[in-house]
Amino acid sequence: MTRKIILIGSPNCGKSLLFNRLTGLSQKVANFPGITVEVTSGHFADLENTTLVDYPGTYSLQPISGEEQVAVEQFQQGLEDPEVSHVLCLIDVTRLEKSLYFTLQVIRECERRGKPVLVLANMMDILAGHGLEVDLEGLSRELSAPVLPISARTGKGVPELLCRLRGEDAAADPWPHDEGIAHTPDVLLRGNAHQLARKYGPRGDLLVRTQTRLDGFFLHSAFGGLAFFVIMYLLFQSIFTWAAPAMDAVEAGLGWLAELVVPLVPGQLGKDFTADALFSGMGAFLVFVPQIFVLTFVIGMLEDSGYMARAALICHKPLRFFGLTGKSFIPMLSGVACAIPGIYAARSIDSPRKRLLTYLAIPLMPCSARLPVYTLLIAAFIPNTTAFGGLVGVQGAAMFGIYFFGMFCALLVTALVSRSRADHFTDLPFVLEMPPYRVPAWAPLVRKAWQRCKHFITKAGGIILAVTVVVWFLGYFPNGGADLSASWLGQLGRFVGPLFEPLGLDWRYGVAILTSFLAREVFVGTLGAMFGIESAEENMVPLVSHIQASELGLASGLALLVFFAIALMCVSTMAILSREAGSRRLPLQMFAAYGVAGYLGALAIYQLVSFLGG
Ligand SMILES: Nc1nc2c(ncn2[C@@H]2O[C@H](COP(=O)(O)OP(=O)(O)OP(=O)(O)O)[C@@H](O)[C@H]2O)c(=O)[nH]1
Ligand SMILES: [Mg+2]
Repeated sequence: MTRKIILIGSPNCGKSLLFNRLTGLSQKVANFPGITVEVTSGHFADLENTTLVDYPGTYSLQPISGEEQVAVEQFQQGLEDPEVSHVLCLIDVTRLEKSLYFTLQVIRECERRGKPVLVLANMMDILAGHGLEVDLEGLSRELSAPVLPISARTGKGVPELLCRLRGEDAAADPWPHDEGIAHTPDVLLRGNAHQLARKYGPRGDLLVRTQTRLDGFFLHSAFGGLAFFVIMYLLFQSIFTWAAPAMDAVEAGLGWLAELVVPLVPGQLGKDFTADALFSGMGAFLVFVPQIFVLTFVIGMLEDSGYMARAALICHKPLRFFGLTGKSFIPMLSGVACAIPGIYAARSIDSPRKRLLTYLAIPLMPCSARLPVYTLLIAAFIPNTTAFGGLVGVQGAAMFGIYFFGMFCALLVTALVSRSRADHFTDLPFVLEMPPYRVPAWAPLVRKAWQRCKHFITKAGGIILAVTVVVWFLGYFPNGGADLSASWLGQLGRFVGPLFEPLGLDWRYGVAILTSFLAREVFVGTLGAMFGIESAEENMVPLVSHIQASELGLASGLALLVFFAIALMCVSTMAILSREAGSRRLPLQMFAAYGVAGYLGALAIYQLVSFLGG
């Protein structure tokens, strides 16, 4: 028979990290409350026929928000489920009082339903690091529940937990009971939590003092704002500086592999296909994987350190001006990695109006699918020079500029839309719990970044492969790759060409833009395949030099950048948006509006730069 174990606890106490450790899955973990938004199940890696169920964190069993309400109802239903054998209640020992109130409520509910509770005192590694202690035995006595010390981060205490769940721990007492708690009202439980935390919690205010000192700096009216800009600037600069050597290595590796593989392929057609469609098309896209890695890693680092929530706080006031809230910051910045997790993260915004405005903003945030396109265009059109002794790269600054432009457009849209309604400033109050500052855990960050890359390669890779093969096929026939403009692709290009001529772009770019409506990265793959066919004998040369050789002007390059910054070109984002917002019309309206705005914006910049002589 299968059995289920419930994992519950207040927000940000480490449930999902423990869940991942016990099941081997990879739920999102980050250092701010409200990350898990759906109940998730997974099989225990080391316990047979046992499922672990991870719940979204709630502050109490008396829900205050709609989301908490759903989580609490699901927990109550879980307690009714006969397959549920145990409830694991996780507490954060560094914030004992807050965790204990919730724990007492959970123990009360479990006592009423006859389910055994095991309290897990998490984050013991942090206490140990500061030389602090909690009296877990005393706590266990008072709670009438076993309390096990663990660290979801280091894995300490996990073997003992598994022993206990297997029923192998002979020394352990039978599950204790305290029937009295079943009738205790919440007010008394709150008082108890306070007393227990004082009596058994860690002595000294070391933890609080460090946190306050750090907040004194990061939330300071002047230094805090400055630090915010420096951190954000470094984030974008790092995408260029740190990823560059790895990108060169990928490019060199692919070139080497192509030279090795292509001669082995039989027949001229096979050789051309491998070199042009596979290596030029797919290779043009794979080169950008290191940047996705760096971006995800740096954002993960900011999330895990606790800085992200401070950034949300700093941004609350400015964001209010644009009709948003500080809570929109995290979904929007997640949107810099990918719009989809950003849209999910927007669930934590209580106000439906602000949530809708955040949905409007997220697809304009410069997501990592735009990164390959931006990198390619910037490398092709912006000189690779540096200033201040190599500290500031012009290309890095251009990347910062185009990222900033996307964010600016996002805010412009929300400002305009929010002002079109009379109740602009009236809404639910802004409440955000500040998570503690912590040193990030490097290994999970690397794993997360790697998973993002893998997801990126597999999700986009399939589409890109299909599109590049089709593009190659259309470009190669009927004349065997002799003349691209006379091919079927060339004929198709003449249809779409007139649409892109006002931007100074020839039909090849028109075709690449059309294919990129499936997913933006396809743009790079399509161009790679097309230039591959065009110069079959030397197609291993990076795409950038082909673009430079095609004599496209700076004005067209900038027009392309602007178009990609604004247009909504991602089928998956539209699907998720429709589901989360509960509206089919919204993504279609956004698609049309951002598509037209992108085109007009591109046209305007093309005219302007051409006029200025670019
Ligand atoms: N040092 C340390 N950090 C931990 C430990 N457990 C969790 N964390 C960190 O605490 C933060 C929150 O972890 P999550 O697993 O996302 O917390 P959660 O309870 O699932 O949070 P919600 O889903 O928002 O309710 C992350 O930054 C983790 O790396 C631990 O034992 N030690
Ligand atoms: Mg979680």
